Amino acid sequence: MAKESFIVNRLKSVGFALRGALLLVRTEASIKIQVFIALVMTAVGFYFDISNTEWILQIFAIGMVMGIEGLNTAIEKICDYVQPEFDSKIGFIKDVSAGAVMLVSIAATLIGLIIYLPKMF
Ligand SMILES: Nc1ncnc2c1ncn2[C@@H]1O[C@H](COP(=O)(O)OP(=O)(O)OP(=O)(O)O)[C@@H](O)[C@H]1O
Repeated sequence: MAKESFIVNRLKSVGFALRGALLLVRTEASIKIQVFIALVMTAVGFYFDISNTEWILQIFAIGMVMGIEGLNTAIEKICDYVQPEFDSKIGFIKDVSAGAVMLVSIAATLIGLIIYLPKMF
């Protein structure tokens, strides 16, 4: 069988990744909340007419939180697949993974405060 071209393979990978992102948004409550916050913060960004640099920081913060949340979800699914029973090692892995989401969420919140607090007061 002829090998598919590099371009066709890359396009397929983009399709799989898009399907994964859609699955994430459709099935995970935490990502739904993050999408909602991202939309609100985008509206707030337009309202305060933030600078290009502030947009870059805001988009990066939103992307980091949602990206790490996606990885956290994937790790949780692997954990549940390999060990559906209670297991302290699985608990540790899930806690660390959730901790990673919390760390980027704190950073994103601080970025938001640094951008918007001076504009509000
Ligand atoms: N199999 C398990 N063994 C031990 N502890 C677990 C196990 N499953 C979950 N836990 C504990 O429960 C916590 C929550 O796990 P869970 O998989 O419900 O994640 P979650 O953050 O509530 O995700 P979601 O809301 O997306 O389902 C984990 O961080 C861990 O401390």
